[in-house]
Amino acid sequence: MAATVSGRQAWRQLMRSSTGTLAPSSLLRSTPQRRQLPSSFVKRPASASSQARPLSTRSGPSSPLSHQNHKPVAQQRPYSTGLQSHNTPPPPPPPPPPRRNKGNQQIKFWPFLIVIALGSGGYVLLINQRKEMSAAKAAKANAANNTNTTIPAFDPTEVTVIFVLGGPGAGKGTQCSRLVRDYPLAHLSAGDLLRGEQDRPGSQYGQLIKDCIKNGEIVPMEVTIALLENAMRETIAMTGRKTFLIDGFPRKMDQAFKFEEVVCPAKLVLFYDCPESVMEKRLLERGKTSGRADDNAESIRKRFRTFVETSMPVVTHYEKEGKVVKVDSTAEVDEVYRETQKKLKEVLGDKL
Ligand SMILES: Nc1ncnc2c1ncn2[C@@H]1O[C@H](COP(=O)(O)OP(=O)(O)OP(=O)(O)O)[C@@H](O)[C@H]1O
Ligand SMILES: O=c1ccn([C@@H]2O[C@H](COP(=O)(O)O)[C@@H](O)[C@H]2O)c(=O)[nH]1
Repeated sequence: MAATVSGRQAWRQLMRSSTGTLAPSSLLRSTPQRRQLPSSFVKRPASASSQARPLSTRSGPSSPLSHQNHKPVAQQRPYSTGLQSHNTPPPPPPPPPPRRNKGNQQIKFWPFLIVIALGSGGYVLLINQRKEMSAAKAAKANAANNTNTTIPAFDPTEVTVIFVLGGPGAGKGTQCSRLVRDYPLAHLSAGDLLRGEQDRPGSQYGQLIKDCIKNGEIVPMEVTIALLENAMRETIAMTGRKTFLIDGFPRKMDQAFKFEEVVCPAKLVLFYDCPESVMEKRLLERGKTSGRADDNAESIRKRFRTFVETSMPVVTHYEKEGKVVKVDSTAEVDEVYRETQKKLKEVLGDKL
């Protein structure tokens, strides 16, 4: 109850303040909108407007904008009527209380405050809403970028990758050995890395790799790509060499795309072209001493099929990109090597 009473008192005080009774006149004068109020009095009848007009237009001592004249009209009326003589006829009924004076001040003052408050609140809400929308948009864009864009492990401006492709027995390993002998290159054979992983004690991929190699099939790319990336890191750390000949990889399109996405984009593809009959003869000869499980007639046949069906499309893909350096590897080793050097120099120049 006390709270209600004091609340009412506060409300009354606030209302009186809004009519100018309690409010400092300087505060009231400083409100420019208040000076615009006269326009609302124009429609009043003459009797009322004679009182009303000065209220709105005057700013001198009698103006309601001055706190002296902000007394409620109800207090002014008895003072003026008290001067009347007892003999004079009863005064005409008092004019309707100039509620307009108070009313104007109440109606004109509060609406502005409310409008300003609502307007400011709405503006703040709108700004916050826009900020939230922009933040949501930015987050969405970031999320999209993060899912679609993978930064490769190696910067292609610092690390150069040359894929070396060709059928089984085309002479890839032989030519790579010569190149690393003569140039500051690093040679990584995907087949050698897989065989190393296959033989590593405790490898969970050992049996899988063994089966794939025997049947001339492609080991799942995750395994091969991880082996290659690790080997690249180790090579850079141990030798400082940053130009890689990646031998026998990629053998499948998905490997190519994934490697370029997560490891490093390729600069070139060195492709050794050799007839199957020549390659078969070389592999059977190698099989006499290599100990490789796939250097036998049956595995060789499977490997040829895989090469034609799965690996040649990779060569074709890079040919379309203009990245293939093709070398015929039918000739004897030295001649193929000379041709290799010549063609690589044409493309790489001093970078070889
Ligand atoms: N130009 C060549 N002339 C004759 N023999 C070659 C020639 N190049 C390589 N050889 C021999 O052919 C066999 C296969 O060569 P190499 O291992 O280099 O081929 P590869 O393409 O790496 O084969 P794979 O893909 O099976 O590993 C080897 O025994 C090698 O000595
Ligand atoms: O990226 C690759 C490379 C090789 N393999 C398997 O290894 C054998 C042998 O490869 P070579 O290059 O002839 O040494 C190959 O037949 C495939 O089974 C692979 O899966 N993925």
